[in-house]
Amino acid sequence: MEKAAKRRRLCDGVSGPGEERQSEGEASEPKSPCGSPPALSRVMSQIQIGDLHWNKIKRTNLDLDYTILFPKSVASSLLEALEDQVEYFTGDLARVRCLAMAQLTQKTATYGDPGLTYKYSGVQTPARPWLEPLQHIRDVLARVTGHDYNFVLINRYKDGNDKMGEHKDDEKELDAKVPIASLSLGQERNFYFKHQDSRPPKKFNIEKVQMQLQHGSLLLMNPPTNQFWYHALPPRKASQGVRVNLTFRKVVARLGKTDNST
Ligand SMILES: O=C(O)CCC(=O)C(=O)O
Ligand SMILES: [Fe+2]
Repeated sequence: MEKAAKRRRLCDGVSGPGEERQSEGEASEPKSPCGSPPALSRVMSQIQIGDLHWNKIKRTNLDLDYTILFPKSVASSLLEALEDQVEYFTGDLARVRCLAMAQLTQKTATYGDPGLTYKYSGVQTPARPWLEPLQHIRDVLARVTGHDYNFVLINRYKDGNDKMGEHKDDEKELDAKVPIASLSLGQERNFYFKHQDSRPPKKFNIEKVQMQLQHGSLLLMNPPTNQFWYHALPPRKASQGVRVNLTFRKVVARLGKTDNST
């Protein structure tokens, strides 16, 4: 697609209910979201961590924190940069991943520190070297969470037909003490958590936790959430815009030393 047209579509696709909520209390919104954006590094270093409004969501063994991390213009600039720069898996690796997770329809990419690899839905995934926009986000997340993330999994949902099935991110390679930090850009989508005991064979009736993941939002999945609760992004045919989700993770195993038994 021609770049200007792509840019227009990306910016169009993120208006709606999220926009109103996002603009509340955000005085320092940089101008001209789709014109010539201010340098991302400068804008992102100006994000005031202390001004963020957090929603805490707690249930038995579920602990989430949700906020709008980036104002709309910054989130749109990030989405645009990532649409230009991220290289998604193609060929065999993409095919294996689809077979491994039948309910996975979106495109994926992984970036991180040199030599890192991560086994995700049965597939060993090598990390490409950090891209500049990803480094900026990683650095903001270090300020927000106090954790140094070394790996990011990127999922691109081209429209509301793309989805992700129920799963837990409880792989052995992950440092279980570090929350998974999930940044959403683009089309707002529904997301839910379901307790493992309320899946077949059902032991208990535990209510699902549902939320909307807005453009520029950050969701922290704190421990022990991923040991007990599945999460999923169901399809939404009416949601036609592109969505890019980045889950920042702390991987503890190095290339060649990962356990291949799972
Ligand atoms: O797209 C999302 O919001 C979820 C992605 C996710 O759960 C994952 O990458 O493990
Ligand atoms: Fe996940």
